[in-house]
Amino acid sequence: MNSYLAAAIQMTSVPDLTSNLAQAEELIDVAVRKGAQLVGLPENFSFMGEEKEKLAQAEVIGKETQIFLKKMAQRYQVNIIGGGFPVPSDTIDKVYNTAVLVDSNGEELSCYRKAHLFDVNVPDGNTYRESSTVMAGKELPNVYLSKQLGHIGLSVCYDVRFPELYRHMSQQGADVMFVPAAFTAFTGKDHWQVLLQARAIENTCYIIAPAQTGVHYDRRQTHGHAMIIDPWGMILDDAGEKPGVAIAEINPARIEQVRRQMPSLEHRVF
Ligand SMILES: O=C(O)CNC(=O)[C@H](CS)NC(=O)CCC(=O)C(=O)O
Repeated sequence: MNSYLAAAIQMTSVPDLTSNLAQAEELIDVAVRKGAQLVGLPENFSFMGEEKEKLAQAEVIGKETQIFLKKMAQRYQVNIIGGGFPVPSDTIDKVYNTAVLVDSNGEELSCYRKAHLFDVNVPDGNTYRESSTVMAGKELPNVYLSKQLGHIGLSVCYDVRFPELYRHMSQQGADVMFVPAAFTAFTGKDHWQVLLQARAIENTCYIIAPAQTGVHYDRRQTHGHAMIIDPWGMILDDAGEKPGVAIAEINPARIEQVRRQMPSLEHRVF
């Protein structure tokens, strides 16, 4: 594993595939110009809208998003993690909320289906029933071993509240874990950063968290603060509240140093 720059993209996606893909390409371009070799896009980067509208367009969104990710990876010669985005399942009227990792040849290296679905009545009055249109993935995420980038694990948004998923990835050797998200503004202000730092600290690994930000449609507002956190829990970069890019160095020497200073992974009892 080499030292390299990674980017967490922050977007305000809307219910319009074409304009979202254009916004995503602009930000990939920015990240690559800054030197990023691994770029993460947030949950719902290609479409953020009513569940029913997403479902109606799922086939097109799923297909076009996968084509887009491969094309961008090749065009910008960069590794990209994109998602979640809807991919039709065998069950009628249900999709998988899917995240994929593609390399600079446009090859899909790894794929994960969001396992924990956001069925929550948020105290701000918004009701979320992700399971009404999404099938929960039933498999733990695989960790992909890249000689250049290290062991990379994928998760999606609400998954971040379930530490057992990240412990599993840690046991598979994960050095870098992705949490692409569309966190609500209401929960995000109190929970987002704390949860991400906890996952980084307890697994002594990097966390890369691309995010949605701003107002998308109706009353849906997201928290922003795409960030990259190091294995000690330090925030290396934070994209704030506007669309943009958080960028930071992923350094294997830092992982080794922190694991030497705080060998908690070796002290697990259960
Ligand atoms: O809002 C939208 O339209 C899009 N959002 C999403 O697709 C997903 C599933 S509904 N959001 C989350 O998982 C939020 C989690 C979260 O905010 C928390 O855990 O607090």
